[in-house]
Amino acid sequence: MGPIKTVKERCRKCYSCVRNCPVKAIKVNQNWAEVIHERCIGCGKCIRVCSQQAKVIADCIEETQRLLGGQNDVVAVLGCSFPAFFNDVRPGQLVTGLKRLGFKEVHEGASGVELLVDEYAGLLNQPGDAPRITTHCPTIVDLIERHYPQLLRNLMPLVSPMVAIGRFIKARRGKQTRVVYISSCIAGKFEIEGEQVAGAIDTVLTYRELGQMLRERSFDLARLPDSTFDGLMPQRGRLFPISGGPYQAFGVKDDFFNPEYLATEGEQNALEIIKDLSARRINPKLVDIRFCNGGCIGGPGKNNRLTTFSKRNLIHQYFQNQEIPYATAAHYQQVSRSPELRRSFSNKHTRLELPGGQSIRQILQSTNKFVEQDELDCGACGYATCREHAVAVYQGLAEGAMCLPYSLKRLEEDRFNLAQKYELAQRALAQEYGESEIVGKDQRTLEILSLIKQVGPTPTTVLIRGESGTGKELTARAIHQTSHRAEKPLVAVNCTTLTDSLLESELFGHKKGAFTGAIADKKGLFEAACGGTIFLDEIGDITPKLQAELLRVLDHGEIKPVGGNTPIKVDVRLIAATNKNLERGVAEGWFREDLFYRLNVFTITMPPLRSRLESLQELVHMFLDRSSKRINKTIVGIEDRAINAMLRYPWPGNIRELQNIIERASVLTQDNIIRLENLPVVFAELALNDKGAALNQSDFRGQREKHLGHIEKGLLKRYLEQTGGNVSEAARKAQIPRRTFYRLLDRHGLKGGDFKAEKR
Ligand SMILES: Nc1ncnc2c1ncn2[C@@H]1O[C@H](COP(=O)(O)OP(=O)(O)OP(=O)(O)O)[C@@H](O)[C@H]1O
Repeated sequence: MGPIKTVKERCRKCYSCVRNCPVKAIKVNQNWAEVIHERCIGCGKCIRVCSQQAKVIADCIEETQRLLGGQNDVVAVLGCSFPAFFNDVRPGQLVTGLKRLGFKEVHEGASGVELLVDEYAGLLNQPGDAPRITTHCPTIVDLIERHYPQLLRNLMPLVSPMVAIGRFIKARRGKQTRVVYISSCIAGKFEIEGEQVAGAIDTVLTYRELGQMLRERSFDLARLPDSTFDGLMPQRGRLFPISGGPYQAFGVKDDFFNPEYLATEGEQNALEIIKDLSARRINPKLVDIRFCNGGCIGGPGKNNRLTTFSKRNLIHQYFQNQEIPYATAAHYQQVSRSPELRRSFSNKHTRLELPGGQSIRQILQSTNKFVEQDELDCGACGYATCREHAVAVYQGLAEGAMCLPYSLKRLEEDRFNLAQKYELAQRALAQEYGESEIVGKDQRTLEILSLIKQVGPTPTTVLIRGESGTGKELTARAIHQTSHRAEKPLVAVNCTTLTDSLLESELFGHKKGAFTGAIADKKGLFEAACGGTIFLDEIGDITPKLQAELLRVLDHGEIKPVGGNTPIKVDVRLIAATNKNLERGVAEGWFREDLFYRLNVFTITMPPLRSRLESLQELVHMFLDRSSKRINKTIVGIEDRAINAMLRYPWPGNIRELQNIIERASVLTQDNIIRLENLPVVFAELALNDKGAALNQSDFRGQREKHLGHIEKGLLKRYLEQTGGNVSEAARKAQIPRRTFYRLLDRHGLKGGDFKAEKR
């Protein structure tokens, strides 16, 4: 695990980190951009450029506190750049703060620099023609180990000052001593994990983390007295963090005009010089490279209040300060062998497979780039060119969707498709309900129209009851249209089409994290219908939990999203419908009595079609008109024989069944007239029984009563015979609800089991 982590929830996929990472160590997957540890050099640039603070440094405060609470002494080492960051307190006050946190001793990292002076001199005096590269900047070491392994032989085989002082302290105090290094460098967190230097430093804190620890303990450093440093007092090592400082500290005589000794800092300079060295364009004797601007005073684990130049000034002032309190502990004053300061470096380069021309072409084409002019090289994806992006896609580091022009085009297309689908859905809805006012001149229909007119403009909750297909939803829409809410949405929900939990979240919305998959807050349909009407069809089928929630809406006008605690006020009129016997539900306990009474304020009962056959002809003609439009065929009329047969049919599926039969017949007719033969076969049977007698209005009721039961029973038997007694299948074939089918079987004393052997 690397020192830079991604807070996934914060990443907004702006690709700023991809764009800015100097070694392309960021991988974008579907939801966030993550750091690839094996490629990362710990420069911290992604942290700096992330506006969402989604990239963070691994927090070592907890580990430090664990060490401080343990059995062993813990020693703090302040990185050489500390005077530039704790400039508003005296060094002795900072030492006191650290000791109050529990550190046994406090050292200056600059003394670690001085431990290396002889080693540098020794190496530089050795003959050799390859340029030597200093190895105190862990980012540079990582850069070479991971990305420029051809320069491994140029790295000076020495540990960094941080490792040197860690080893020195442990050599003098014993291995059990714990050492915490505190600096502006986050790459140090990486460095101490390396096999070659393991154990020298136990954890690395940034100045920012130290500041946080001091704040948590409410230590005001400026009010603390001074304490003394405990380690060896450094001299020129204190100049190490600034530009040119290492040469000063190591006693290397550099000269601005001497091309043999180069020193440089900052990302761009560092990368340029590394490239020059790799290509052997330059051949100096010694190169000091540090990745951060201005050297170690530019590290990412710092605050940004001061400029590089003012920090540089602070380092100089500190170097000249004669009053830094020191009381070097006795165990550091004895002369003894210095710790091992040599190390080697290894090749950590991971070669990513390069795609062939064909693969690159395919990837480019998958993001709409077919000819060279399509490659805009706009850089919005984070890669300088479209080809570089394609290579990254091939290597699994990037996604095609990162291409901005491509994604915009796709969004535009999706938007267009959705708009088209929306229009089609609107048209379908208009065909189903929009154009259709309630048709029928029979007494029952007229009564319903009058009820709609009365209740429409009021805020009253309405319960619409009736068999399936009798026009309950149509009535609900008519109520909404005659209400003051007509300009606001009418949201229709069929309570049986969703699972209980889904229905709850659909109706009331949910909070992020309420259940698996709830990745964001979602508003429910009650909120979507705000100011308008919600029509809950099949309300007799909802669970007791939902019944309780509905009661809250009716009683208090508020909803509670799933996973939320705060109720939300909603202004919605409720219209509910059911074909269930809710009174029986109350008696049997599956429907709440209180909800029943709250719903049953104003009830409209839709009559079945068989009890308003006077309006059948009118309905038939309305549906013929509608079918003509829908299937784009001119239907000019319908045979009397067909109408007569329809008048003898019991219409278990009511007006919806009539609508479907007319549409089917309109499709089947060859000569634009609906004939008896275009209707389902049962109508032909009914016509046979009719003996051709023309019906007149006066004997209509008598004839119907006489034949109805007989025909209904015959029909039920027929469906049961066809399905071998399978009631569900028979109901499906008859296109009527299973419950209605059972009721009809009961009425005629029929049972599915009696027809078991007769399936054809
Ligand atoms: N009186 C009517 N005039 C014109 N069309 C009607 C009438 N009654 C019903 N319809 C049409 O019949 C079809 C079914 O009506 P609707 O969906 O309103 O019935 P429903 O009782 O809500 O059915 P379900 O209980 O199965 O949901 C719709 O296309 C509707 O437009």
